[in-house]
Amino acid sequence: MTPILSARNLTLRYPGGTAPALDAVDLDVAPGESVAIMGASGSGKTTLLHCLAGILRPTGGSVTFASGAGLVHVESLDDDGRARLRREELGFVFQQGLLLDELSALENVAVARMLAGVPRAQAEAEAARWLAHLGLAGLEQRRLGELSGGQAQRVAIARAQVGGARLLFADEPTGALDSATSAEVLDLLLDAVREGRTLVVVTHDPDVAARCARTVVLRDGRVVSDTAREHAADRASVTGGAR
Ligand SMILES: Nc1ncnc2c1ncn2[C@@H]1O[C@H](COP(=O)(O)OP(=O)(O)OP(=O)(O)O)[C@@H](O)[C@H]1O
Repeated sequence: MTPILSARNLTLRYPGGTAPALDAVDLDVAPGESVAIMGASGSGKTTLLHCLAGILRPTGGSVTFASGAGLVHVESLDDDGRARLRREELGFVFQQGLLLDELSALENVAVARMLAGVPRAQAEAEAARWLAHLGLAGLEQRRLGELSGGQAQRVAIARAQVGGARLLFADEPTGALDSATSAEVLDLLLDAVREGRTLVVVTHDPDVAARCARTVVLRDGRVVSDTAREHAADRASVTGGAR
């Protein structure tokens, strides 16, 4: 099957850095896969995610994304092209940074559609549907700062999917949550995979990685292991329905 995402010889050297943060990484991600990226602090996990998602431009190598409209060579896009790709084709769930505390849950999700040119009324209707799908019906008008950490991550997951992104990137999505809430948030991300999306998740949490179909481990910017798990779908349902 054609990978949805393919990195070849991916290298990133930060200005002034002595060693490369990413060193000749090769990685293929199949459509519908859930891939956990693990490794010690400083091993290059976030740098890899940012290069795969077009947030950072690598200093060497290539990243190819199979969009609905054909193959996109992410590393050769300029800043505007990568911003458009992120806005229109990719979904992001980060621990913090993408959501605005002073906006309501509904506005935080709807704004992602409005940035893509969708009129406000339609954007809000789509946002409300996603918030309800993620168990937040009745909380649409709450400001983000008035939601719990787990509820805020549900808003982030709604925002990541509202535009129809087929590929989701998450960076420590459960890092600030207790273990029960982490399991619920992971359930929702794995629901997205069951619904046909692809997930690449950076995590320190072995429980998160254990429920993904595959774990890639980095050390000093290199892939040192890449392990597929059998029966990942069964594992995904272990705490399924806990929300
Ligand atoms: N903006 C930057 N400028 C210079 N060096 C950086 C920058 N960001 C990260 N690095 C360095 O690149 C290497 C990889 O960092 P990265 O954040 O990708 O690691 P990580 O595995 O995600 O770490 P953590 O688990 O602590 O978040 C580290 O040595 C880090 O110090």
